[in-house]
Amino acid sequence: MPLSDYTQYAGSALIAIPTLAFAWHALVTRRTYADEPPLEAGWIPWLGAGLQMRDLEKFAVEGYKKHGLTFTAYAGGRRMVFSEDLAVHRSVVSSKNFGANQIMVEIQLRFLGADRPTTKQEEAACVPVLHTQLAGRPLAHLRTAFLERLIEAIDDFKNMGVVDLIPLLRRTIFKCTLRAIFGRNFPADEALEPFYAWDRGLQNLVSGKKDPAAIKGRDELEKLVGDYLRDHILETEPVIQKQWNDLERLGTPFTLRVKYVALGFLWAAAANVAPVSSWAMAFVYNDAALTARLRGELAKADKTLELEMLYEEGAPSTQWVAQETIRLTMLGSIVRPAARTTTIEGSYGPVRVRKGDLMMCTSWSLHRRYEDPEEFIWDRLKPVPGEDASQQFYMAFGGGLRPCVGRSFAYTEIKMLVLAMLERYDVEPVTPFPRLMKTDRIGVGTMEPSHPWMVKLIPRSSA
Ligand code: HEM
Repeated sequence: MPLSDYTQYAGSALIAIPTLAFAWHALVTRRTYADEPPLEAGWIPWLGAGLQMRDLEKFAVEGYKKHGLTFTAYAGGRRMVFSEDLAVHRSVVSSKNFGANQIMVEIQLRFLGADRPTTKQEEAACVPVLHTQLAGRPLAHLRTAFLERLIEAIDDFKNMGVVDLIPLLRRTIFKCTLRAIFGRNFPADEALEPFYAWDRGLQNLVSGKKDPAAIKGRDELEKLVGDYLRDHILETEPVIQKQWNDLERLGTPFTLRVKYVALGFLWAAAANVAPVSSWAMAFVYNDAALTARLRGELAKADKTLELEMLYEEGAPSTQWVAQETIRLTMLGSIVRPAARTTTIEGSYGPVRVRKGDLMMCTSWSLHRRYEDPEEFIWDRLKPVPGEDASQQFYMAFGGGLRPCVGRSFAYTEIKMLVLAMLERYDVEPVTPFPRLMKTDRIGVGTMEPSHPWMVKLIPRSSA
């Protein structure tokens, strides 16, 4: 065939391929059904809205403004359904058509670095144990152990003088939480830096990107936790011991036991509650009227209560402070793939979702549907008698089939920190109160302070 014919064919192909790609894109990926959420498909075939999604927060916020509470985005061959509708979030976490287990498998493989996901038997030895032993109520001994360690730790603040309050409390809660769960001798000081390095890389690891610093942190932490558990398993919470022993009986190798039982729980237990409680404390100290109110409630509380019950129930307003802090500072999302094409109930009627769609339930933006969302209003979530609106956009702990098992322990920890500190210290601010800054990991984690909040810690004479 003469060369000119080849050039002619190549020229036609150059025109035909993009034309077909655009036709396919227009007919298949951009096609929607009446009850499906509006589609943001972009104009570039396959890539779709991928480029806009590099700034996920901006993309989601603009998408909600343009399309309403729920919309679909097409990017890189995948459809994602973004929603800030509480009704959709509830339906997704409660329906077996959305794979919570599939997400856990991704987390085990990529974030925990396991070389295989748990088998069905291993899953049965772990998840129901967590849910029956920890969900819905803080175990009395866990609460006692935590408070004991907390009081020891904050007693050490007496001679510190001027401190950067938020990170100081964050480290304190991290250590006390882990020493309550894994035992008094857990090397929490050494765990801190590797944990932060690993946690900072969460999003990279889960999305399959390279993050050598996060992997190094995780490896160090895994070694530390593994070495500790070899000799101290009997000092850990019964929920850890039971899973550990059951997996050992099933023949699960040591390294996988460390990952499935200890590392996953360690992250879930410490990653959110430590920063959230330190923000709660900072908000309270920054508001003289609120500080006085909580101290007043404690002063009127029943003095015959044991200390942990006093902190749990003695100042009821701390519950709303805790919830409002979580609403304002948490940046998490619930992510679930749809296992089949299904229709769920949204606030404004049925929402049809296709098999394979990735549900992106953006809790961080749902929590911003209140008025003045960036303000800390301590009693915003306190139910008003006769109205049912206060909690209408609040869903911080997931729900349905696999909710957070540490929910009530998390509230307990926040209350204990706030009240134990209020009883023992006043603060004198040295620098202005920081603004809350979203991190570049939106979808996971918590807000960061814009600058250190330096305060002088002044021990109270009554403590
Ligand atoms: C402010 C603090 C906390 C927040 C906002 C939070 C939030 C959540 C959310 C949203 C989930 C569900 C994730 C999903 O469905 O994809 C979850 C799961 C979980 N949380 Fe929490 N959590 C907190 C504290 C804790 C604490 C203190 C513990 C342990 C003592 C804990 C242990 C867990 C565990 C083990 C799971 C996984 C449950 C399962 O596998 O079924 N969390 N958490």
